[in-house]
Amino acid sequence: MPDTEARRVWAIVPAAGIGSRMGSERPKQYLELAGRTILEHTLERLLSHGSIHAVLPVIRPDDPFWPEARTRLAMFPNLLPEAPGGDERQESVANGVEALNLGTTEDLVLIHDAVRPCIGDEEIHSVVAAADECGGAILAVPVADTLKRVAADGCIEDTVDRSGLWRAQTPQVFRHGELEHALEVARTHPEPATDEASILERAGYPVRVVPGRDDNLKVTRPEDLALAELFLGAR
Ligand SMILES: Nc1ccn([C@@H]2O[C@H](COP(=O)(O)OP(=O)(O)OP(=O)(O)O)[C@@H](O)[C@H]2O)c(=O)n1
Ligand SMILES: C[C@](O)(CO)[C@H](O)COP(=O)(O)O
Repeated sequence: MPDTEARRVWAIVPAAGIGSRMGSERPKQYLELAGRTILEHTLERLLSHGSIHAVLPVIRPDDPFWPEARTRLAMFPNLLPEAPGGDERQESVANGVEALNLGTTEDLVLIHDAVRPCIGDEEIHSVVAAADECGGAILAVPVADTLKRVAADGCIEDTVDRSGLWRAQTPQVFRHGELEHALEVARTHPEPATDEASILERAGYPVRVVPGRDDNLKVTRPEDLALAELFLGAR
């Protein structure tokens, strides 16, 4: 068990997506909810959390919206200079880890989607504590619906046994050295990963799930906006 007093937790926020499924006039992380952009809500929750030492956003190069958002977060001394996003999420996260330049510390790296603004303080505490204990941990929610595999024509091919299936969320938290090694291994993998846990899994590192909440939703499609605004107001 590492000395949790000595190790630090560094957050990386991948925010370099284009939001194609949202179909909005600007990338969805810059859509406003309750008077602020989704990205600002998310960054402020991490920047003001007692367990997190500093936060590094990963931003698309030449993103025209980021300078204004960064100005509005200028009161946070632990907001680090942004790293450049990549064409895939995995590349964006790898750029963030490289920009942290942590060397060979036992610190933890917490990765959280820019478009999950409703994350709660307690959930962050829980997933960090789990990563301290076993090296890697993610928030996840057990599947509650019946799952169908569906063909391209919309017809159901089969029903998937949902026992033991969980929906991964973020934050995802890992020991820096293990994450760095797993990302290196992942460079040679033909398919980009959709989350960091799968990169650690492929590299053989244990990752534990911590029960999360459905209101830690990822704002993906237009219908998610009203729900996210409701949840933001309720927390
Ligand atoms: N090349 C990419 C792709 C995604 N992301 C980030 O990863 C998070 C989750 O991705 P997703 O919800 O898929 O966002 P988008 O890729 O923007 O959405 P879409 O797939 O609909 O285009 C978001 O905060 C997004 O900004 C990123 O930093 N770099
Ligand atoms: C990381 C993630 O939020 C876990 O569910 C998800 O994999 C992100 O996927 P996306 O396609 O980048 O939204």
